[in-house]
Amino acid sequence: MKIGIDAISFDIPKLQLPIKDLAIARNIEPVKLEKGLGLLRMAMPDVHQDAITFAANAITKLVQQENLLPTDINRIYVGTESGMDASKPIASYLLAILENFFGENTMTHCDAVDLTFACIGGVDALQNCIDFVRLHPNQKAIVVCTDIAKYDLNSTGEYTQGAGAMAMLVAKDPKIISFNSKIATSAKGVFDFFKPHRIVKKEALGITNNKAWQGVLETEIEIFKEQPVFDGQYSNDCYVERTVEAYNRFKELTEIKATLYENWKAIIMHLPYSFQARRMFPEIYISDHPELSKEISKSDEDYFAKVKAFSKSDTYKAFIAERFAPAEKASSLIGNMYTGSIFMGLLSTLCYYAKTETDLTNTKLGFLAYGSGAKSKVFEGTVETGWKEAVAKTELFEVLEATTPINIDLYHGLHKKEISTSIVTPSKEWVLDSIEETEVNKLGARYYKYID
Ligand SMILES: CC(=O)SCCNC(=O)CCNC(=O)[C@H](O)C(C)(C)COP(=O)(O)OP(=O)(O)OC[C@H]1O[C@@H](n2cnc3c(N)ncnc32)[C@H](O)[C@@H]1OP(=O)(O)O
Repeated sequence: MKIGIDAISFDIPKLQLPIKDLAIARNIEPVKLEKGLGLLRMAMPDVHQDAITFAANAITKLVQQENLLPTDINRIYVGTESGMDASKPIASYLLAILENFFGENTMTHCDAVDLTFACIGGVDALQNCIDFVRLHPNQKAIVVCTDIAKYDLNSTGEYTQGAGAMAMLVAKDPKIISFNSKIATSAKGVFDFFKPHRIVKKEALGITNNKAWQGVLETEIEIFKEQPVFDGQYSNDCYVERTVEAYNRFKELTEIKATLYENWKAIIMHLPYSFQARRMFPEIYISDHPELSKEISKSDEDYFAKVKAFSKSDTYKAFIAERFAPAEKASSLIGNMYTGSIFMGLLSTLCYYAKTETDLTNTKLGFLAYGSGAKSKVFEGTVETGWKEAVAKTELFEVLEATTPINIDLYHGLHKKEISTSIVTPSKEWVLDSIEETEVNKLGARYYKYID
């Protein structure tokens, strides 16, 4: 029995900052970001948007697009690292969103939960849902990946920001792609990128005399910042270490002695920015070619210089154009979606081949997922017969072209949350309506509404 992704949808911000404008404002050569990292635009959430609205819009589009009934949805598993609450998962908000759509008490049968492991939480959710459908072939599950990738102003992460959500229907006999049960994992507890909770004094936040916080009795408050603590170059080292190990384990698992990736029409990796995969893959490429590994050996003193030189070779450039470029297209126009990035890479690849009239049916795609902290999972999928019609429904490249550019001042205002009116008037989408003010804490329940 085949199991996999039967339908897919996404939601991204309507606003974007041209990366050139950010580069100029930060005194960085635009060509470094455009040609070095592959960045062109950075998706920017509007005032009324958060990780829940992106998830709500992606799942609503999926339900409408596939004419799903409540009984078609037995699980909603969310991969996210942008949870709004340490107790109530985003999945719980989505149950309410779907009840609003289908009617009261229509979703009480549905299991729902969030999974968090930085950017790989969505792959963990997918793996769980595939196993669920394997056990219950007549049931379906929805995987949602939603995040806002926000970094501190002036940090090296700033130009890799982005946001958005993916929603995928997991079912038997899938139209888009099927997966077998072989998954290789490599995991190690490290601090390359994380979002610690902090205990801070009220005075330190400057809110002692702020009316809205009068009811907060404690002098110390636990907060967490949306922006991570991270070490960029170290996070790249962790990315390479984990993906190389998981890739080699996948080779052992599948007992493939030759070059594994040659079985894959495209390689879909986690893309925190467009060129991450092409920059991180050379070590795998070299280790997978015995003749190259003899020339470029890990024991060489100048190993990294040799790897870098190889990454600029014509052989490697041709390999990039064939296996990575289709997935990079959407990433360069959105930026990092954290958990959604790998699945946006999949959608970008499929939409690119649909546009170029290439038939991918029965071809294999390789997946190298990564989440900081750190974990990699490697697996492969087979493209199914209905893929072209299924991905055409998303109108990915048309949606990407219809975004609204903002200027650097507006970007600063949105980043610092100094703007209170939406830049683009919401239409046919879920928006954040209000945040309840409770007696003891300003931050109470969050309420959402659909704007028709
Ligand atoms: C969150 C995760 O997924 S963990 C894995 C990734 N980590 C992150 O995303 C954390 C947040 N991001 C960051 O910290 C940073 O943006 C990083 C680490 C991704 C990039 O760091 P930077 O110091 O800005 O860039 P770095 O020096 O590594 O690379 C710049 C690239 O531009 C190239 N470049 C620089 N100037 C130019 C130029 N004028 N013309 C063309 N290319 C240029 C460089 O050669 C280099 O590419 P190469 O290594 O392929 O040759």
